[in-house]
Amino acid sequence: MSAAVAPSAARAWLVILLVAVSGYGNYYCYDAIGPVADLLQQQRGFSDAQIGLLNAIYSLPNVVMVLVGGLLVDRFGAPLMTLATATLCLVGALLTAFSPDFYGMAAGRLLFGIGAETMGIASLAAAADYFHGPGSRVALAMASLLAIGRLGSYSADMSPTWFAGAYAQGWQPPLVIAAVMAATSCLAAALYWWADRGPRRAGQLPTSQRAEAFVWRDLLHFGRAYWVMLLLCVLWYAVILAFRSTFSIKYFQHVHELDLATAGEMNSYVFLAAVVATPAFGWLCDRQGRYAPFLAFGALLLPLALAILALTHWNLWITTVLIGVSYSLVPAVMWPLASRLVSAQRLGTAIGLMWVVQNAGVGGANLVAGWLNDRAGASAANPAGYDGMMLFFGTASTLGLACALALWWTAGRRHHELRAATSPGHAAAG
Ligand SMILES: C[C@H](NC(=O)[C@@H](N)CCCCN)C(=O)O
Repeated sequence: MSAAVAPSAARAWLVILLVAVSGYGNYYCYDAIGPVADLLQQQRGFSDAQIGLLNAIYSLPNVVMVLVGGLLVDRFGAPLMTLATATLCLVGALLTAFSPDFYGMAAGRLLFGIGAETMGIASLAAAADYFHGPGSRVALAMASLLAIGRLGSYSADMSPTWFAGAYAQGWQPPLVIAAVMAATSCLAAALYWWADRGPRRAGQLPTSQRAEAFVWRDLLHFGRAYWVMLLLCVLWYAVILAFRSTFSIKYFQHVHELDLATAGEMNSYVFLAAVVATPAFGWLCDRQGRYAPFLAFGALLLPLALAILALTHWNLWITTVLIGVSYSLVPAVMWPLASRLVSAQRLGTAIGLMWVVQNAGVGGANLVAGWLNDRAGASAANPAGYDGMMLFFGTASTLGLACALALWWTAGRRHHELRAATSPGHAAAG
């Protein structure tokens, strides 16, 4: 990192605000399928496997594309890549909303996914550009981005309540609203690109040439802690995204007998909690200089919540709070930790690689869960048909917890993290 004079705090936070608004539209569109899942089944005859595929197809091409995206972010810089990918997301969202058949919708989700994932990497790289060095507020900056992203997810879940008129007209108007959100995201990305030009030209930010000397062998130097975190990333996100963003609303409707608006609201509180709690946890991590114990605690709450959901009839608020804390804590710790485990020049690639495997996991989890539900005939008339899906999610999240504990034990003890704080970029290398 060769930046001479850091950009002003006002400029840095303006950039975070613009990138966050751009992320809001991205997350809204991602979560726009869950609330229309039941309508797509009723009005268009889609199966659970097809619903799962609409989110899986977001993930599966990214098993390759997001690594390319990470390299492109390192090569061309976060602002240009944010703008380019936001435009691709808009095209994908329009195709999803206006396609006459399943294949067109799936193509739209595919384009949207290719854009959205690389845009996510560019957002984290933007925060790392403007907040770096010992004592920086990188965790708070990244957590603030995530918080506004969660607000987008929350809005999508609340959309059946907020836009009841649109939902009353069927599956399409809600997806048109999602496309409008994608257009807003594009506008914010253009403003970010513009706001970044001054500091970048003045040499206050890392330059895009920094990644030119990339060699694949470098991946081997990421260190054991990075690889364990990668495993945790795939397992934890596979469960949280396939469950919360695809099947949970339907699950609440069919197993817990909630109507669509109430089920969407119940799901949305997880995201709402994350809006406030993610920056709070980010701030706490910056302050304490501790990461791994928080990560392990967050990872524990997910299998616990799934077990309570599947095995008891306890109030849904309990599991909503548990998943809400997990959903706030794990990302608030994981991404700043990633930016400390690898050098700044490799951050796009390091996150890209994590998201390659994560996307394989999320795509696979969506397909497996949809298949398990279809096979068992899961429906409102047969709520027990969801048992296989819950067992699958419970097992994967427990394995995620094991990874978090391994990370804590091998590289996340107090003396490791104190050492990491004084040599960022080389933390816990083994
Ligand atoms: C920052 C992190 N994002 C991811 O892990 C993405 N690969 C997948 C996001 C899917 C929803 N847009 C996060 O959101 O915690």
